[in-house]
Amino acid sequence: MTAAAPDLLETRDVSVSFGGFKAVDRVSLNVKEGSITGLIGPNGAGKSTLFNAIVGEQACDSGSIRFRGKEIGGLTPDGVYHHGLARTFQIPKPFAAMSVFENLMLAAPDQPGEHFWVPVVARRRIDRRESEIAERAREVLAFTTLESVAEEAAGQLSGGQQKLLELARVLMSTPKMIMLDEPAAGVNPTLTRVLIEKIEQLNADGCTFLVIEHDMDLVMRHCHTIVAMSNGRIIYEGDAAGAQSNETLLNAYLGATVDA
Ligand SMILES: Nc1ncnc2c1ncn2[C@@H]1O[C@H](COP(=O)(O)OP(=O)(O)OP(=O)(O)O)[C@@H](O)[C@H]1O
Repeated sequence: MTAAAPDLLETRDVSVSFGGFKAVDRVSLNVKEGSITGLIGPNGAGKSTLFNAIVGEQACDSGSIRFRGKEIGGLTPDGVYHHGLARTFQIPKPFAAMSVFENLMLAAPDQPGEHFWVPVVARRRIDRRESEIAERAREVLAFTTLESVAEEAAGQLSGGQQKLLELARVLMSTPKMIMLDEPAAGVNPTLTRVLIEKIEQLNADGCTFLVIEHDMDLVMRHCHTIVAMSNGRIIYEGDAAGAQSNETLLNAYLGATVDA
């Protein structure tokens, strides 16, 4: 990432409340194209709520959200996904009874036959699209090291493999930016290393990341920019060195319980 990289994602004064409680309070966040940006902060800071607001899963009270220069605030999660912005969940949500391979097939955009008006004569086009999706699924399985469990039920995978499957599912759509919600939580060190290696490979190929993570070692070593939230607000934005000596940030953590 170059210092002069443009902003890929920009939020301006985004607020989200639950009843009278402001979980996200006028947050203006910039994510540079090509960066791995870490979003940190104590439990309850508002990180996941901000994620949900960005991807259209949570309505905002006010504010604007721009992705690649276009307003995406108010779009449905599907609409946001189609713009090239994908997210994974803190707790993986695969179709547990389906195989890993089937989960990937289902995650592909432009599913053949999903439009009721496709005529029978279009069968060959549908078959072609299905083989393209299957080929992409095999590539993604190889990339995410999940080939050996392709036929296993997704619900039978270990926690770490399920996190890799989350990443694999979003890769079926070749997104421009991926938002990861606690990718390393509950993952053993070996699979965490695999996950980081994959994130860095994708980043080197041009994919931008915004990552919520409580593992400070991971954040400090692998994120180019760090944004910290506390009580719904951004309290720090800068590099790792600055974050480690920032008093407001240290106090926010001292006053809260952290999973790390
Ligand atoms: N659906 C909801 N209804 C009511 N309150 C909510 C809801 N979702 C989140 N909150 C509250 O909003 C605040 C921010 O929660 P959020 O999950 O965004 O924090 P977080 O920074 O992601 O925390 P963690 O690191 O523990 O995941 C918390 O006080 C939480 O209890």
